[in-house]
Amino acid sequence: MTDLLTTEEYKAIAKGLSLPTQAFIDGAFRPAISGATFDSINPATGEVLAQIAACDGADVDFAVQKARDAFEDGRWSRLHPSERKEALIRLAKLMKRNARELAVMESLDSGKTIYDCETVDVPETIHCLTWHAELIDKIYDQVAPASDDHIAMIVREPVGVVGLVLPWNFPLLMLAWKIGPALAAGCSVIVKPAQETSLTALRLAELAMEAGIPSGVFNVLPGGGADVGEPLGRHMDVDMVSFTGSTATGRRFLSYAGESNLKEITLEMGGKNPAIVLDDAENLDRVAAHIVNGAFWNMGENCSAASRLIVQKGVKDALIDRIIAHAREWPMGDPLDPVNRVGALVSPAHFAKVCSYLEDGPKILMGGAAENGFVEPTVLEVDQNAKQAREEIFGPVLSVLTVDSFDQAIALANNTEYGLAASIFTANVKRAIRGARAVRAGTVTVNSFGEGDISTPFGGFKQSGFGGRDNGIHAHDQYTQLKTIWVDLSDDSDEAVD
Ligand SMILES: NC(=O)C1=CN([C@@H]2O[C@H](COP(=O)(O)OP(=O)(O)OC[C@H]3O[C@@H](n4cnc5c(N)ncnc54)[C@H](OP(=O)(O)O)[C@@H]3O)[C@@H](O)[C@H]2O)C=CC1
Ligand SMILES: CCCCCC/C=C/C(=O)O
Repeated sequence: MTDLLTTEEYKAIAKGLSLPTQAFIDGAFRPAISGATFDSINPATGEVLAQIAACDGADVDFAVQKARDAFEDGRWSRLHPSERKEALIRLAKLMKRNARELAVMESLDSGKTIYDCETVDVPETIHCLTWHAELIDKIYDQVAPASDDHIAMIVREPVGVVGLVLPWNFPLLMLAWKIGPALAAGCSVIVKPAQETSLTALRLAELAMEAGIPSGVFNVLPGGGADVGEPLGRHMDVDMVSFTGSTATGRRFLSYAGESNLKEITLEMGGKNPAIVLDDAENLDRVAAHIVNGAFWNMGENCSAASRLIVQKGVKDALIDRIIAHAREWPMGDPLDPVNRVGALVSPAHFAKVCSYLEDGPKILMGGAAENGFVEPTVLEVDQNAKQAREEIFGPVLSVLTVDSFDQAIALANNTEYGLAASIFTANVKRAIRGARAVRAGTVTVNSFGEGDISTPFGGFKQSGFGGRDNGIHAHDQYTQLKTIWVDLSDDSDEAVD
């Protein structure tokens, strides 16, 4: 466990930070070709932190050309996997050495609490990079069954030049989920961070250079979605895009690919994740603690947040009492104060979006206060047709729906366009397994919420996901393609002559 500092000590670190402001292309920081910049703002204070290069299509063309050169000459893609492993492990070690600075930068840029940045975002990013690095020289190619006259090898090759389009909710961690397997596989990457949170990706690219990852292999282009994301999605020389963000933007990437070079697309998108609590659930206090953590951790700015509580009516009142008691233990305020568990939402626009779900008369069971970018953990009682029960709010808001039976709970859980995560709390093993199978979601947890690990695939069913999985050995499938190589072994003297 990291030793946390005092607020004053974090503020002193924040004051001394040297923030990256330029794009990172071909091993060097550069201004945008147009010279344009945008303001990077601390959402907790409104302070302008830095003016960052606002890249556009010209920068994308330049970066793709450099990434292509790097890929084709093999300076990274054709290294022995163990050499890529060593470089990625050096990067993870450099991150560890700079962990505190990265945690403070992440907190300032995103509004996330320093507690989470220190204990989850930074250490999990380091762990993720190390895990994929350690994996890469342990993956074997295959030989297919064939006659004695042939050998058929099935080999994995890196996909090539890859665009990684990132969200703002876990800037470092989502970067690691993608660069870990992509760089380990030998791809060259062009990272497009969300405009709200570009700082740590730029700093990581600098550390990657220091770790010996060759120029042109790890590029970062800050800028807007329409200016950088779309040109990447439409580029004829980008082989693949891996995207995390909203379903609406994910859908656009499928169009970009269809209208350009049919590049591969993987999409990790939104969720409206149900936590089902049945009448026979044991230890309601523990259940409540899981649900509070699932709903309010990271201010609910989490695609796998427990945003819908589907509770059987026999335990509803007792559970809600306990949820409210646990949620009161989540202090909200200055993200750089290590006692706080709830920080600021990422931007004024997102704050306004979350606040819009607190209006229009939902029954507020707890919370509901919202001011200057901060929204209190809130519990709403809603009808299944209410927008709070159907739409992804992406804030610290839990919508409660009451049901009479197991079957009704499962039907309601599946009554959504999303299918990312779900949980079911019950003491009955048969109902737990039947429920886990019946819910259409990429991850289902039983008697807990949000169990996840770098070793297990993460991704969604339905409109939550498309084309691949992050995490686990399965993530490498995204960034490699299979090639079959047939070799004729027949002895010339035996060859049939037609
Ligand atoms: N699954 C998840 O983890 C996430 C889900 N969301 C959901 O999406 C909602 C909206 O958040 P938002 O930030 O707008 O999410 P987006 O999906 O719009 O943003 C994700 C990434 O896509 C980029 N992007 C945006 N528009 C385009 C475009 N037209 N073409 C190419 N790339 C584009 C963004 O760039 P930029 O923002 O810099 O313009 C960002 O880098 C949230 O309220 C939440 O419900 C949001 C983030 C993460
Ligand atoms: C330490 C595990 C953090 C998991 C967060 C997953 C969120 C993904 C997303 O919002 O896209």
